[in-house]
Amino acid sequence: MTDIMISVEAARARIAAALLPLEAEPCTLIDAPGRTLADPVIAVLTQPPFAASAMDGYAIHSSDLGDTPKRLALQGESAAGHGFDLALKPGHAIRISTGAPMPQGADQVVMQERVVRDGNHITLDDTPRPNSNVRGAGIDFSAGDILLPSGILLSPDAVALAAGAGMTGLTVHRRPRVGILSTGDELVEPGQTPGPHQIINSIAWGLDGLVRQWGGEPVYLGIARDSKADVRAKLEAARGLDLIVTIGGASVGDHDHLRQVFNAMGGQLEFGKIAVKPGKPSWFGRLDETAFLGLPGNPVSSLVMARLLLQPALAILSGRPESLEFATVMLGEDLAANGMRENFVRARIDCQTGRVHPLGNQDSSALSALVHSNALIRREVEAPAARAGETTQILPL
Ligand SMILES: Nc1nc2c(c(=O)[nH]1)N[C@H]1C(S)=C(S)[C@@H](COP(=O)(O)OP(=O)(O)OC[C@H]3O[C@@H](n4cnc5c(N)ncnc54)[C@H](O)[C@@H]3O)O[C@H]1N2
Ligand code: MOO
Repeated sequence: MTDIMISVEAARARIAAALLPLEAEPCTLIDAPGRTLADPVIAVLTQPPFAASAMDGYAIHSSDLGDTPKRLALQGESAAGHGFDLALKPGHAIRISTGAPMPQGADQVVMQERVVRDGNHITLDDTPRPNSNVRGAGIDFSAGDILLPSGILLSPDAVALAAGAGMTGLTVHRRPRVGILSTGDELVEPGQTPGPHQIINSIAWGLDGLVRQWGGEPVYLGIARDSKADVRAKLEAARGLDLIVTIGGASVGDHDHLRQVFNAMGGQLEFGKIAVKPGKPSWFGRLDETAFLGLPGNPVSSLVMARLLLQPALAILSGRPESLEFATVMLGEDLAANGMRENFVRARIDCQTGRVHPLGNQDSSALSALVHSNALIRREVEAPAARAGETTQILPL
């Protein structure tokens, strides 16, 4: 195993095989968006609970309408939150507001814009359309319906649905606690002045945001300097996390100590390299209970590989199926044949034409180009040259 270069697909499969969903725990509605549901949501209530008006207007019986304008007497009002207790009388109308219960005996609501009102009478010119502007009871859902299956990422809309169905809290998977460790003597933190040969540790901040976006809880572990002792101290201090993501120190340089320390501490490597561009020196393994994902130091390599490996890993730990949603779009430009590594080309989809254009700057250190891109074009190993107008797979960003 280990230092043989494997495909992205095989890497994803090995990560999937090594991880299990974290345990379930209760959570309040306010904490629910972005969590993954562990138990399905079953409606306690029916929505709407009663037949209700969809418009502000007048509740009538459709048989009171015909070919000529009709004049009806006002019998009362059904306001939202109150309703009207009596049954509608023939030749009458009941003033009604949007969301108010339909009075007994009424089967249609006429919008107030189609009505002329004089005192306690209305004149209306509309055709009989039973159920027009009426929302039937339970048209959204009924008590007992399974509204949300387990394993879904809770969007704010889904939480609103659960709240409307009578839930006050939900059962979700625990958020994965994800350590983020930067490595390298060349790094200083934002706010510090870089020395003559130093740069700012930028990647950790991007990964922090991505971990949050994908439902994890980032734990920043700082910068390990280029010494085995410091790398070891940082890793020892981070025991007990669900996953540690390391940045840099993964390649073949004289100061890349991470993998050696990981091995010395008893880490089990699952794979050590991927046939991918950017991101070749990405690696994955396990040290006791903690999974390790090593991302390369080049910022674009790191943040692209986070999409391809960290996102699926967090999905599994959070209790969701591992999936990446590739789409198919038309190329806006010719592409050269691809080489031995699967290539994820930074690109922009033109919203006017719907076509995707590779960006000029494909350097794996160029964060500005990554930020300008809104998609990665996926080029398979040895893919032949492609012409503008042909379709290609993309991963939207
Ligand atoms: N002889 C070879 N050299 C390299 C190979 C190779 O196969 N043979 N692979 C190259 C590839 S591909 C990549 S990608 C890089 C990645 O190497 P590392 O993961 O070991 O990363 P470092 O050497 O530590 O750093 C690379 C680069 O990234 C900058 N960096 C590191 N950490 C951060 C951070 N937190 N924020 C911003 N920038 C960071 C670092 O200063 C370097 O410039 O290796 C190639 N070399
Ligand atoms: O694979 Mo490296 O990430 O090309 O720069």
